Amino acid sequence: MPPTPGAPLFRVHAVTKVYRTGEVEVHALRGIDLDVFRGEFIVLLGASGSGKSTLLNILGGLDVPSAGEVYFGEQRLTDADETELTRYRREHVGFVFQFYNLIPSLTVRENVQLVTDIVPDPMPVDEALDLVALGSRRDHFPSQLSGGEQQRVAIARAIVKRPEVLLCDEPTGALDYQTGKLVLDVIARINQELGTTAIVITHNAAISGMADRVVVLADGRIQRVDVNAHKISPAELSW
Ligand SMILES: Nc1ncnc2c1ncn2[C@@H]1O[C@H](COP(=O)(O)OP(=O)(O)OP(=O)(O)O)[C@@H](O)[C@H]1O
Repeated sequence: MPPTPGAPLFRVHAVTKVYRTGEVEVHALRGIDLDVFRGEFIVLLGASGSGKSTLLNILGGLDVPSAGEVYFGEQRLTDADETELTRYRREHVGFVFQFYNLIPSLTVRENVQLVTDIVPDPMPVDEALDLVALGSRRDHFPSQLSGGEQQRVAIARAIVKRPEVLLCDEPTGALDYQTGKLVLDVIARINQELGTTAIVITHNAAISGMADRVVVLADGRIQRVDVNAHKISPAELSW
């Protein structure tokens, strides 16, 4: 889906983040300006330590900037207190991390169902599992699944709340080449079929081809933003 014109889903203005540990200051973000539009697929690229996770965590309400502003629609996240941020995360954001963090003693279905108990308008659990092509494994436990399948359960858990945005931090980092492609394909399909805005961190520049825009970070700044006139599907990517 091409970037939708209109009001951005996220507006990030002059965001900085300084981590202070004792005497040491780390400038993780040094002035980020970025609009993210509804339905966009954004890839965040950059060397280790360039600030990708810090930016993603700020967008997801897991962290707050040292200065600057972040709006989610009309909501000013930078003013939100912990209760409001918890609610924002719970209702609007789906997170996918490198490690799947599934609960080993619960089945696939139960792992996803946990979320549906605490959000206002979930989709049926089976619908979420069908979207990641795991309907037939719903009664299995995480230990009975491959890494890629476990990541697809984690994606089902992230999307079952019908989030406006899916934030993925190195979702294929622990997976082999073919499995990684399958997981990317699931994220691309959710972006296209549900219109969920997707922001995906990767070290792998080859993944860029599947994005609407590629935001390249270097040393806490946006070095450049590349727009893909023609996106390619994960199946066509090679690295
Ligand atoms: N909680 C923290 N306390 C102190 N410094 C931190 C903290 N979190 C991140 N940093 C520092 O901020 C900088 C940016 O980190 P960040 O994790 O955002 O980078 P990244 O681009 O996601 O890196 P990677 O690709 O290795 O995950 C790094 O120098 C990191 O060491």
